[in-house]
Amino acid sequence: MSRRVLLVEDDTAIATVLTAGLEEEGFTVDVQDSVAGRDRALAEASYDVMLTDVMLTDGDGIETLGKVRSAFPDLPVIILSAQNTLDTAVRAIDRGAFEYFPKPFDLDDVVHAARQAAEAGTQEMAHPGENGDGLPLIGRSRAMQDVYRLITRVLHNDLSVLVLGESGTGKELVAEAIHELGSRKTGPFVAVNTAAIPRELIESELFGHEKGAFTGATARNIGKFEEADGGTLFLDEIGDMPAEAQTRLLRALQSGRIRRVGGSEEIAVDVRIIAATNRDLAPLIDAGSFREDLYYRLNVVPIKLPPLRDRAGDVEPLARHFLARAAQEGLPRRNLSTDAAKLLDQQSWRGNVRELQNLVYRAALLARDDTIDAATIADVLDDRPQATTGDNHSIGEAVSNWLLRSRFSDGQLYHLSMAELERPVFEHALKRTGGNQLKAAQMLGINRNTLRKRLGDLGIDPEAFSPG
Ligand SMILES: Nc1ncnc2c1ncn2[C@@H]1O[C@H](COP(=O)(O)OP(=O)(O)OP(=O)(O)O)[C@@H](O)[C@H]1O
Repeated sequence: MSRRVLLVEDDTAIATVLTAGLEEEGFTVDVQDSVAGRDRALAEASYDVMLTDVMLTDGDGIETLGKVRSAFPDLPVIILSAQNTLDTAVRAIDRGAFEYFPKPFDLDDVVHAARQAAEAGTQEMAHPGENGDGLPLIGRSRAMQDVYRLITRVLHNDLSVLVLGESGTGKELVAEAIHELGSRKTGPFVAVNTAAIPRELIESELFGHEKGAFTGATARNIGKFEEADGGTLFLDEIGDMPAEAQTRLLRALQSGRIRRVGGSEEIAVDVRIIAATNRDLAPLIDAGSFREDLYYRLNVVPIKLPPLRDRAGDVEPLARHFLARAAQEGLPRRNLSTDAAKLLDQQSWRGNVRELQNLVYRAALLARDDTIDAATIADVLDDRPQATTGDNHSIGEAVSNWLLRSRFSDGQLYHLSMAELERPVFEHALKRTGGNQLKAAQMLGINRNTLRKRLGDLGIDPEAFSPG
C-alpha cells in the first residue's frame, strides 16, 4: 500500500524536485502551497507524513504547527527551512517536528527522513518544550547547521555530549546552550577547565574532599559534581585530565555516585555531562594517556564545531553581534563599514570566534569615528600577537616551535606531531578540490582509502569543504 505525503511548499522548483524524489521512493504526494491549503488537505485526506516549508505566503509553518499537532498527533512532520538559525531549529523540534532540514538540503536525506518518519510514526519525536529565548549562537553557515541539529537532538535527554573543535570555536557556548534550552535549565550549570587546575587538585576539585584528606584540606569541601547536582557539568579540555582522575570520573559516570577525596561515603549525584576538547583524542588513546572506555562514555553524541574559516558568511554577523555587545558593555557604539567587513572576512582566524571577538572589541575602542573602516581593522590586525606559526620560514621551524609550546607526556610525541602535520595538509587538499576525496587523494599522492581512514581518525569531515 502506497504511503501518502503532504508536501507544503510554495517554491515550485523545490516542490517538483521533492515530489519526484518521494514518488520514486513509492510515496503518493499531494502538494499545497499555503497554510490554508495545508489545513484543507489535512481535513480531507489521511497522511503518513507531512513535509512543510516555514515561510508561507499566509503564515508560518512552524508557528501554526501546534494546531496541526493537536489535531493530528500521530502525523510526523518534517520542517524544511531557509531561516537557518539555531532558533528555527529549536522552535521546529520544540513544536514537535520529527526532523528539521535547513535549505539547501540534500534530497536523499529528506526522502530518507520521510521514509523513517512514515515508519516510526511519532514515536521518535522530540518532546515539545517551550520556546527558547535569547539564543546565544550566531551564524547561519551551512557548517553550523549540523551543530544546531545535533543540539536540538540532545536537549531533552541526558546523553553525554562531547564537543570537539579548535580553541575559540564556541565549545563552552554550545554546552551552555544545551543546558539553557534543555530540560535541565532550572538546575545549575557548572564549568570546570581541566587544563587550568593543578594536577594534584583535580580530583578534589571534581569530587570534593573531607577535612584532613591531604595537607591543606582544613575543611570539608564540596566538589563540582555535587555542585552540579540536578544540572549540567561541563568538563573543558578533557584531554588534559590526569589518569587517576580519569579512572575516578569513569567510575562516577558508571555508578552515578561519587566519593569525596578522603571520604568513605558514596554520594548519589544526578548530573548531565558535557565534555569538550580541542585535541584529537584518538592519538591520546593510542598512546595510552586517555582511557578508551572513558572516551566511549563521554562520546555518546559528538558535536564537531567547525573552525570559523569554514563558516562561510558568518564573520560579518558575528562581528556586528560583538559590536552590539561591546556597546552594551559601555564601549562606544560603532558601525562596521562594508570594506571593514570584507577585510575581516578575508582573515584565516586561527583563534576562531574568540580572536574575532577580541579584535572587534579593540577596533571599537580604537576607531576614530562612529564607523569602523577597513584602515582601523588593518591597524588592529597588524597589532595582533604574531600568529602562532605564520612567521616561520619552513615547516620544520613551525613544527619545532609548536613542539616547544606543546606539553604532552612521553609515548605520544610521534602520533600527536603527525596528526598536527596531517590536518592542515588534508584540509588544504580538500579545500582545493571542493571536498572531492578522490581528487584530494590524487593531489596528495596517497591512496584514497588511506585518506578516508586518516580523515576519519582526525575527525575531518570532507563534506564541510564541498561548495554550497
Ligand atoms: N557562534 C557564536 N556566536 C556568538 N558568540 C560566540 C560564538 N562562538 C563563540 N562565541 C564567543 O567566543 C568566545 C569563545 O567561545 P568559547 O569560550 O565557547 O570557545 P571554546 O571553544 O570553549 O574555547 P576553548 O577551547 O579555548 O576553551 C566566547 O566569548 C563566546 O561567547
